[in-house]
Formats: sequence, structure tokens, C-alpha cells
Amino acid sequence: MEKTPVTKTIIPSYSYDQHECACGMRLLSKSTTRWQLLRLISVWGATILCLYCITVGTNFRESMVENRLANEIHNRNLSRSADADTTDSSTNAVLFKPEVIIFGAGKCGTRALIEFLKMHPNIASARAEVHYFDENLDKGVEWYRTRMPLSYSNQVTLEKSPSYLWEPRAPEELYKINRDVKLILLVKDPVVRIMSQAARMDDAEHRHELLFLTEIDGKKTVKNDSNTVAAGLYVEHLKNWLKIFPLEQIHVIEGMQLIRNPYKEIKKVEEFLELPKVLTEANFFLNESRGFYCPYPFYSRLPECLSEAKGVPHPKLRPEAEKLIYNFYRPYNEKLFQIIGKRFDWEPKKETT
Ligand SMILES: Nc1ncnc2c1ncn2[C@@H]1O[C@H](COP(=O)(O)OS(=O)(=O)O)[C@@H](OP(=O)(O)O)[C@H]1O
Repeated sequence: MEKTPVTKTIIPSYSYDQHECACGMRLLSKSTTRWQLLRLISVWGATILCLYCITVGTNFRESMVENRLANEIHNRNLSRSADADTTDSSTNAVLFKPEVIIFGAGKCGTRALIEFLKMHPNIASARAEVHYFDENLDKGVEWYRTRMPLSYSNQVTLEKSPSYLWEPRAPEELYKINRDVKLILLVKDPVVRIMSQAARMDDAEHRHELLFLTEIDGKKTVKNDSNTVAAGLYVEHLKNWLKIFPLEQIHVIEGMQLIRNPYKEIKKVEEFLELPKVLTEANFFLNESRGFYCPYPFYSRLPECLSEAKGVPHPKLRPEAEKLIYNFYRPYNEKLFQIIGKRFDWEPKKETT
């Protein structure tokens, strides 16, 4: 018996047998019309649109709250001179431009000074020397700001780069960033400063004298074109700063006084920076074997003395060299004392037996 051929019906592409889609919903039946399909698309479209609006709305509300918080922080900090625009979201601490700078002079005790000041709860200090104005100016002010510590509204940000004193562009560039900055200058007998450099040299046959002496026509004389010598001409460098910043914005500390009585000097700094007077004598621990004070922070179980690289014995100057270099610096020192209105004992010390 011949088999009767079966005719197959061709189903239009939009019409399916009843089936379940992956999400378990019945979709279309054979009888689904174009109109029903359109309606379904619009329902889904509207749902997706609503979900989108809810998400965007929530994000918008969150960003409004964030902005309000950021504004509150900003307003709280308005009394500070710098702009606060970089905030740590977990702590609400702010990255500020520097408000206090120890700008010199190298080898005068700047590390000890910043370590003592770091103990103050109202001071937030940069971790390392930033050297923005002398070495990194081309990196821009935002780079500089990222080198600053996060700080709270009751803190001032501090950095020390002891070579700013000698950098001719530094005062003008700093003024552009923060004209209200408070400046701290540490100076030491310029001869002792040179000997601090000499202490790091080979001392055989008084070679350190080459740092500052030369011979012209068989006569020993001070090398006035040497950077080492120029570094101790504090008044010449300070004059450059005083063209831009008034003396009231500069606090001068004498290096030997900082070594002998750091507590007294730090109290003066607290006053200059208008900070609460919180540090006490207990924060300064005398390391008798080394002859230097060490910071002893409130939170520390032990004093945190500076490394052995700081506070090394200096070579002894021969009388002729000593006389020449002291005579050279004396008139500059006198000018400095007149300008800052303070006088320091920067004369050769007599041997005590
Ligand atoms: N408390 C305390 N502990 C140790 N050292 C102290 C302290 N106070 C001041 N000083 C003196 O600091 C001198 C080094 O100065 P600086 O830190 O400014 O040097 S540097 O420019 O950063 O290299 C260093 O000079 P040297 O004696 O030549 O090593 C010290 O005399």
C-alpha cells in the first residue's frame, strides 16, 4: 500500500509552539499577533527604563550626599589658608597644600626639629623631604599636594626641605601656592655648619679645609665662590625671601639652642603657629651618652632618638683656618642679626680644660 504523503504547515517566524523561556515565563502562543508582540516589548522597555531611573536616581542622591559632606569638610576648613579638595573618604581627612615649611638650612638640625614637631597632635607632617621648589617644580602643584600628608581640620600641614632657603625661585613660587604660609628657618653658626659637612669627609691632613679655603699667591683665603661657603651666608638668602614674605611670617631658630633646650624652642614654635600648648618636658628625653635630646611621643613606649648619622663628632679646625673663616662670616652674621632682631653667639669657642 502506497503511503499518502503528509503536507507540513509552515509556521510564520513570529509564531511559536507554546514553550517556556529560560526565566520560566510563558512567552508567545501560535496566535500571538504583531500587536501583542509590540505591547510586550513596550512593557519590558518601560520596566527597564524604570529600573534605570531608580539606579541613576540613587546614584545621584548618593553623590549629592557626598558633595554635601565634602562641602561641609571644605567649609570647616575654610579658616585654613589652603584649598581642601582631596579627601580620604574613609577618614574625612584632607590633603592640603603646605601651611608650614621648614625651609632651611641644611645641616642646622632640621631633621631633629621636624621629629620634635611631629609629636604635636595638631601637626601633620610630610613623610619625606619633598624638594618641590628646588627639584620638582616642573611636576606641578598637584604633584606637590599629593606629597602632603592627610590632615584634619584642627591640624596644620608641615613639610621640610632644607635647601629651599638657597633656591632663588622658591619664595615667589611658594607665594603663588600659599601666601599665608608660615615659615621656619633654622640657622647655626655657619662655621659649625661647614664642619658638619667636614665631619662626613676624609679628615687626613686637614683635607676638610679644602671645603672653604684656597690659596691665592701663596696666601690662604676663603673660597667665596664655593657653594659650601655660600650656604652659610644666611642673610643673603633670607633677603630673597623677605622680598616676598614679611618677617612676621618667618620664625628663626638657632641650631645650638635647639640642641641644648629643644623643649623651650618647640614651645616658641607652638606659639608662632598658634597651636594648643600640649607638648611638655616629658616629650624630650636626654640621651646622655650621645648628648642629644630624643623625641618621646605620648603614644610611644620608648624615646625615638634620631639615627646615629645625626650628631657626629666634628673635626677640629686649625687656628689659622678658624680665624679666616670666622672673619669671613662675621659681617654677614651681623647683618642677619640686625634683620631678624636676634643675636647669637657665633664666635670661636675657647678651649676649656
Ligand atoms: N636632637 C638631636 N639629635 C641629633 N642631632 C641633632 C639634634 N638636634 C640637632 N641636631 C643636629 O642636626 C644636625 C643635622 O642637621 P640636619 O638634620 O638639618 O641635616 S640635613 O640637612 O637634613 O642633612 C646634626 O649635625 P652633625 O652634628 O654634624 O651630625 C646635629 O648636630
